[in-house]
Amino acid sequence: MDMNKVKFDQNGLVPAIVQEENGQVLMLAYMNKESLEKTIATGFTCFFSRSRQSLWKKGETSGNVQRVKEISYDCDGDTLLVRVHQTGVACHTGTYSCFSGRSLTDTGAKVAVLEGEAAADRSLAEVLNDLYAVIKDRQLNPVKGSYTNYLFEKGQDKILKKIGEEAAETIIASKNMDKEEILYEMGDLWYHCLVLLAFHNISPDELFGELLNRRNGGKYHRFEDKEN
Ligand SMILES: N=c1c2ncn([C@@H]3O[C@H](COP(=O)(O)OP(=O)(O)OP(=O)(O)O)[C@@H](O)[C@H]3O)c2ncn1[C@@H]1O[C@H](COP(=O)(O)O)[C@@H](O)[C@H]1O
Repeated sequence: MDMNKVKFDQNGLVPAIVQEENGQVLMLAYMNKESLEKTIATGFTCFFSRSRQSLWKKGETSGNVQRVKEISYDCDGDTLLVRVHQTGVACHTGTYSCFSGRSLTDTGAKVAVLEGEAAADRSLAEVLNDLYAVIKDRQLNPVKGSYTNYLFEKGQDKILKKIGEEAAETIIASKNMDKEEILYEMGDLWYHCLVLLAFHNISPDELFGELLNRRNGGKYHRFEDKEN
């Protein structure tokens, strides 16, 4: 990375947006030249704390380190995007992302959306990763009255039972030729499958990797092999 491309402000700082590999934005912090150099040299994020006026290696005391995958600068060089793999949680309050559960627009002040626009604007991976992040957040920071927490408390057998039930309900919906019912029951099924992935600490990215690998000629039990 060419350091000359980065424009530090009058205080010698540049804002750094930290993003998990799956696309979720985790936090915003500031770097000076020294912390950026440290980040590049060690492969773990290091920031400059404006309140303490000192370098701050993320996760030094909590263990919630961020393994750096890529650092980019924006079109005018005054903002960094740091793509990482987060261990544990990113926020000091204990939430996975500093933006988790802090939606301004979930609480009455709805942003105008045209029908279907919200879904069309987001890829399948984004939607699944976002829901998975909520599920992991519940696992790490239990919330009273949360159904996800109810499932984790009951344990694996309950999660598996629900997957069986939701699969059966999807089958019935399909036999009924009822599109609305199919969408509803399959929504329940996919949600419970994500809870099962979280139970095993497997990320959706690993599942996508498995499917992608098969598309690219990787190993799986092929239909044509069974036929011959
Ligand atoms: N997508 C879902 C979702 N889909 C289905 N469900 C729950 O899954 C259950 C489906 O089971 P059933 O239809 O059989 O209903 P039930 O009879 O109440 O279930 P049981 O009594 O048999 O356990 C219901 O309790 C639903 O509320 C879900 N619960 C949560 N989510 C997502 O998870 C997020 C976090 O939810 P909480 O953990 O509850 O805060 C939510 O914002 C949603 O985005």
